[in-house]
Amino acid sequence: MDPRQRPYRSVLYIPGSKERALDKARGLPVDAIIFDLEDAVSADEKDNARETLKAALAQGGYGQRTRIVRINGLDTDWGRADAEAVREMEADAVLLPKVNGPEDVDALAAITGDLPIWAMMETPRGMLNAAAIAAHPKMQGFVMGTNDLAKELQTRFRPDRLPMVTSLGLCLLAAKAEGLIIVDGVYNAFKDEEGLKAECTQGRDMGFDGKTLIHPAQVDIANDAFAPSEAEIDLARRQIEAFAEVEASGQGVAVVDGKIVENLHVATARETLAKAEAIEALQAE
Ligand SMILES: CC(C)(COP(=O)(O)OP(=O)(O)OC[C@H]1O[C@@H](n2cnc3c(N)ncnc32)[C@H](O)[C@@H]1OP(=O)(O)O)[C@@H](O)C(=O)NCCC(=O)NCCSC(=O)C[C@H](O)C(=O)O
Ligand SMILES: [Mg+2]
Repeated sequence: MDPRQRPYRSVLYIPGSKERALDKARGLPVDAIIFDLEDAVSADEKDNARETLKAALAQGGYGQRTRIVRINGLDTDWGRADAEAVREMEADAVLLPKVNGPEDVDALAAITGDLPIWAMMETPRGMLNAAAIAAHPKMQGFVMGTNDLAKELQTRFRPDRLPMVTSLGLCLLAAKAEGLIIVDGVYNAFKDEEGLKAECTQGRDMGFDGKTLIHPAQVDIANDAFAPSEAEIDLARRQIEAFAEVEASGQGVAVVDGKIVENLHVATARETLAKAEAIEALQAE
């Protein structure tokens, strides 16, 4: 399946150092995994984590889940060794933290070659350069790093995420302009189901493809929130049908449930059905 057409409803971080979690993920219904060598791994564990992760990926068992390895920044003691190791790993993409501009992506691409690159969008400079980062030829996806961003912006966490909205919007605009995948930041309170549901709904409404997660208990909530609902699928089918009927009689506007349906709504309806089918195909594997 074309990577950009795959579902990314649930994108789970797994510390590259934790063998038990690396194993558990083989049975979790996540769409993608971020195997982390950065913040979830302590300085003492960095070198071991690289080896542990390399062995886990070589062993396999992750099925159709997209395998993304988050390395340490190239300005750290471990970044270069991580990037060189990823080149040899069974990974689908490499994720670079704290990307400030396209030159950071160039530096990584010089090491990782053809491997698709994802960017952690989590610095004020990265926000200002989002369009140039998204336009990099190796760039495949954006991951919002809302913890680092909150730290840098000195914002407070609020349920409505108002202080974060400008940054989320800038990255969404940049990602959509270049046809990239874009997933929302993590919800830290991993036992708060209602809070996670609300934030997933907000992320879905804004146009994110999915949410990054830190604990298996968050997976079902994200999968549900970012999949088209039964009502959306039903509406999409009826919109396509109604528009086909009016089009056959030479008109350009149909009405469904009291609302107009034009060509552009039909395009969205088709996307909804395609997403539902992609999810079904993934679950059948
Ligand atoms: C948050 C945790 C430290 C909690 O761990 P723990 O206390 O072990 O949880 P549980 O006992 O409830 O775990 C139950 C079982 O689930 C497995 N588990 C736990 N977490 C994961 C996971 N992420 N992936 C796969 N499996 C997981 C446990 O091993 C237990 O399994 P079993 O014993 O077989 O039943 C922990 O969840 C954790 O470390 N989470 C990941 C944290 C992380 O990755 N942080 C970095 C990413 S967030 C970030 O950096 C964002 C960004 O950069 C930003 O700036 O915003
Ligand atoms: Mg971060």
